Amino acid sequence: MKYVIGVDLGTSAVKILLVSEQGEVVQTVSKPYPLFHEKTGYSEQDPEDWVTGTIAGLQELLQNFSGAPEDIEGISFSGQMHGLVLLDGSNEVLRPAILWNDTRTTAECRKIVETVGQERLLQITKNPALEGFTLPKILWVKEYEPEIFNKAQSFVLPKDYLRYRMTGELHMEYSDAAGTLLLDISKQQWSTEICELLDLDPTICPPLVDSHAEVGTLTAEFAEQSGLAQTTRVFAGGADNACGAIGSGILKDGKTLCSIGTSGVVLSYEASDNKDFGGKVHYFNHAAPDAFYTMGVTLSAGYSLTWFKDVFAAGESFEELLAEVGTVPAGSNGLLFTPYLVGERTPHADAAIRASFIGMDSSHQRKDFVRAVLEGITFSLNESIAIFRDSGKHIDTIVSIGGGAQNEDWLQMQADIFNATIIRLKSEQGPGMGAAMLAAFGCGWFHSLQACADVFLEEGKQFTPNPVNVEQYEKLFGVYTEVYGQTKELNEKLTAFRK
Ligand SMILES: Nc1ncnc2c1ncn2[C@@H]1O[C@H](COP(=O)(O)OP(=O)(O)O)[C@@H](O)[C@H]1O
Ligand SMILES: O=C(CO)[C@@H](O)[C@H](O)COP(=O)(O)O
Repeated sequence: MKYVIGVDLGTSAVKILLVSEQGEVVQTVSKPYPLFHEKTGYSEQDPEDWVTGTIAGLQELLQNFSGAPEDIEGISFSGQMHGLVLLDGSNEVLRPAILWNDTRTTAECRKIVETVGQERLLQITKNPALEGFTLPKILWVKEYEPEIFNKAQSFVLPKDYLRYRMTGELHMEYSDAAGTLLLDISKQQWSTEICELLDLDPTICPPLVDSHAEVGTLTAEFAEQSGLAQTTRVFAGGADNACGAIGSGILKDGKTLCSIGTSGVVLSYEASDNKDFGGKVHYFNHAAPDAFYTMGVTLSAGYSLTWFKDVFAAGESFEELLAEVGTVPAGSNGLLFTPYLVGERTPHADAAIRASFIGMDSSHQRKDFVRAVLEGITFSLNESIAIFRDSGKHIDTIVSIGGGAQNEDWLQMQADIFNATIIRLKSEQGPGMGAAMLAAFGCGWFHSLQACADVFLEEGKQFTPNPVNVEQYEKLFGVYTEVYGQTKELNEKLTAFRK
């Protein structure tokens, strides 16, 4: 029997999947690592933690594997997007990675728009300048840490760094490069125009490859540390959302995905790059060949629930915290939550906005708060769905994945708020499965990713909208959409009091 490995380098942990030729998930291992928030708006990780976590995970996986390491034919990656890893001339890491949910770069985004021009930026990159993207982070380091920036010879994204440490080869693939704001999406090449306008040496951009491209084999050192065979074929991999889409079968027109991880996304397959969303949603290269996807992002989706659990239910599991959610009526007895804990992206690109609970009443209990948190996250994702529907997309079925898809009450809530049938996968493995599928396709086991999906993926339980809740949520969603405008100015005044 032959196997492939999918490594999902997430925000909270690295999750490793061992998958057989038949698509059976033989083993999963997860190793968490910390996230550092030194100041409000800052979010960093130590790239070394990704490497040590992955080695520890692979060691554990190999220890429990009954086959020979050589049976594992290929490995590929899914990675948290946009994070800046700056490297010197010897490819040593120059500073902690600045992550996708770090929002310190509002001034740099303004500079990009002023220098490149909003329209030209959209023409080249298909996306507006947002704090989470990589280019503003590069400009921030250039401005505030010039002694570090002057040593920088290249930059990569999180999973590219991990792959470099495994192979000794430095690359970036298109689906992740699309989230840097430096890629000419249509031409599939780095934009020297943007680099030159912003006074960046284009040679800091690494060589580009396809997601399923074979980029080498493991170094002797990494093979020894991890227990993998040195012959294991290494494939480039993709952005976590692109891989989440592959791992959920979002491989043709009309397919929509909702993923609730640390962030939350609503993602739709696009066969071409010529639609115009005016930058309202992200428009990126898919990790499937010659395809694209559009996507709205809620910065704190699962993170809002994790925050609530850590602060108000420390020591409890998610299952315990969510146990009574189904007993609270739709609308949480008049309690409304907006999930802007670290600012927001879609539809409000705003680093200063913060979360609110509106309508707290003395009758409210903890379970009302928990349901309100889930509803607020889902309302936020519904704002992205509304943008897609307004653009003419027909959305009646959505595949739901991520940590959030583990809870059936939340899946029903998604059906009721999105007014669409929600499909869960039989074995939901998220982006790690997409990474494993890229390795299986790269190894030549299948002639296409769709052929691989036909073998590897199976749809599971469906959740259909409850008309009474749909009506209730439609009204409440109208109230929810007002909260941003009503709290924007208040939050701006509060920024002076933040850490
Ligand atoms: N049993 C559960 N029920 C509902 N939500 C959960 C459960 N377990 C985890 N989550 C949510 O899923 C999120 C993590 O999802 P995951 O897809 O693993 O994220 P990431 O890839 O960003 O690390 C957590 O932030 C949490 O809110
Ligand atoms: O910034 C984005 C997408 O643009 C995020 O989706 C990150 O890619 C992180 O994803 P998770 O860790 O939440 O899966």
